Amino acid sequence: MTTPIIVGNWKMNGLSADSADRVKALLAGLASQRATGTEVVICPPFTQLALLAPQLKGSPVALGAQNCHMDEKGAHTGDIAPGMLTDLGVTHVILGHSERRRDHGEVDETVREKAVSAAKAGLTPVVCIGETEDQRQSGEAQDAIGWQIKGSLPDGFAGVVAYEPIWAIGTGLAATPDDIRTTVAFIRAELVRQFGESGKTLRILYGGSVDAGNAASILAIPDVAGALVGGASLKPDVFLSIVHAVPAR
Ligand SMILES: O=C(CO)COP(=O)(O)O
Repeated sequence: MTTPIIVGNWKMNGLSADSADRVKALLAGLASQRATGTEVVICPPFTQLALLAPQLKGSPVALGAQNCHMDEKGAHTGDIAPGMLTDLGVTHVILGHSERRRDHGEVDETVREKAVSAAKAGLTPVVCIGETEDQRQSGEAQDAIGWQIKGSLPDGFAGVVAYEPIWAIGTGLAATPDDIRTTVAFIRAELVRQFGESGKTLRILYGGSVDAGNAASILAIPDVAGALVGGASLKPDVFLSIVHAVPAR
């Protein structure tokens, strides 16, 4: 049985005042209308993790980070080690998001090393893959995704794979359910090719302009285990409606 998972990626949004209120509203909504069996994770910026950890402790919402370094400690100014995250009660970490690949030059090898270290520290890595608009237009989307899977996921990977077509991120233009179904089937086949039996059960999420209006049709796709939600995760009522759009399976 696959446990569905909805991950909210706050990106570079959240100050102490609004973050605590956002979490309060989320927890209140979940308490009154709990979606049974769905893992809910929020990934605020690093600066909010220590502040939100006590609020989330013992709640149905897990705490995730948006990145980590591959080393356990050392001379890496401005970076955060996986063990610093678990130290705060963080359980998940987004790795290889296209915005980090774009803004910080992260490549598949970097992502793979981070995934190894994160898992070693006890974190669940949520590794992002997805094609650019150009790759899509030139019919190279599957090739690009195939290379990312080979390059970004380490041997023995036991985390979550998030398919986020870059052209769908923050544009309000989610991929269609048909396109998602086709690409997720391709990702599944690649995972099985790479990992054998365990590739059959790795969870695959969709991300890219998921909102209250399209969540149900996306989450109804049989091999989509959940969603990685950006902008809509900043609005508790919308995020809750996405959590509640997870079908009972
Ligand atoms: O990048 C994303 C989540 O990681 C998706 O962002 P949006 O939901 O804002 O399109």
